[in-house]
Amino acid sequence: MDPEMDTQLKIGFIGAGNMAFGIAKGILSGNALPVNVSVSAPSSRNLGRFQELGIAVTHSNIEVVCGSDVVFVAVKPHLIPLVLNEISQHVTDRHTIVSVAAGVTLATLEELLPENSVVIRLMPNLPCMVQEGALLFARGTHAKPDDGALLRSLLHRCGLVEEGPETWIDIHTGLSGSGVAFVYLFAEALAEGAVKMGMPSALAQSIASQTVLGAGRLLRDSGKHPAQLRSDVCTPGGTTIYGLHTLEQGGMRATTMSAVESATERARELGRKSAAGSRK
Ligand SMILES: NC(=O)C1=CN([C@@H]2O[C@H](COP(=O)(O)OP(=O)(O)OC[C@H]3O[C@@H](n4cnc5c(N)ncnc54)[C@H](O)[C@@H]3O)[C@@H](O)[C@H]2O)C=CC1
Ligand SMILES: O=C(O)[C@@H]1CCC=N1
Repeated sequence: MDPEMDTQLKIGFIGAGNMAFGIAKGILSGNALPVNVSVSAPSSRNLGRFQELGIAVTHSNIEVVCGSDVVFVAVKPHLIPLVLNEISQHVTDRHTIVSVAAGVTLATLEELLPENSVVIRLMPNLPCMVQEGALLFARGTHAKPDDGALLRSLLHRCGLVEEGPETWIDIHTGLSGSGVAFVYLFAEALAEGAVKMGMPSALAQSIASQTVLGAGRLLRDSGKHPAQLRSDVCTPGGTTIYGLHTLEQGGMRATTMSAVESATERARELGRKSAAGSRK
């Protein structure tokens, strides 16, 4: 892709779900590059919020591909073979195809697209919606460092954007794509603990959210290891060490590690399924 060829980079989204919306919002929020964005989905159900951002909407995936330089494919993993088969003949060397589908490998994506297609596999997470995402991408066989650099500059308002080898993408899916749901479960449990002890639910929930937010910001911004911060909270013989002991008795650390492992394994399994689907 050569952004110099046109002053406005054309960005398309296939699929109008939460991930497409979060990424589109990030791209449009104060990006230095002038961009023109369009989105397609079979029904009009989710298109209104895109229109509110000034994004052109259509029911035609092909229209999006033909009018875009960078195409984000943001449909569920099992629909990737169907969608790429549909658009394949319209993909040219002008395009960069960026898939956000969990598990679906670069090899499968490249197999479903014309030879030499520029393909990037990106794993975002839901907090892209508030520009606090954690995104990791891997470049396909024909995607050059410049293609990665352009993607980075497009996405920098979505949150932390890193590049790595493809083997890390499924791990990042477990750690962060799914990991946000693990954090929500913990936030919910924190609040329910407070409700059990007699606090009103709405207040408990709002304090739990702020606790997760504050703990996260301090962890990120201090650059300290979580164990160091945990120790900073613990007064010897105080309340926190009693609570931490209870969490350790419940196996929270091992359970969380196993959750990341299960989600990573599931991403790998989805990848094998979509590879089999692409060969049908
Ligand atoms: N939701 C999340 O937290 C994350 C999701 N992902 C990945 O993002 C992708 C999308 O996920 P969500 O946004 O959560 O899903 P979603 O269900 O919210 O959105 C999927 C969209 O695809 C559209 N769609 C269905 N069939 C289509 C077709 N044939 N052509 C064009 N559009 C079609 C639907 O109408 C919908 O707008 C998935 O592959 C998922 O693995 C990745 C990271 C995090
Ligand atoms: O649950 C899923 O499959 C997707 C990928 C990561 C987050 N949501």
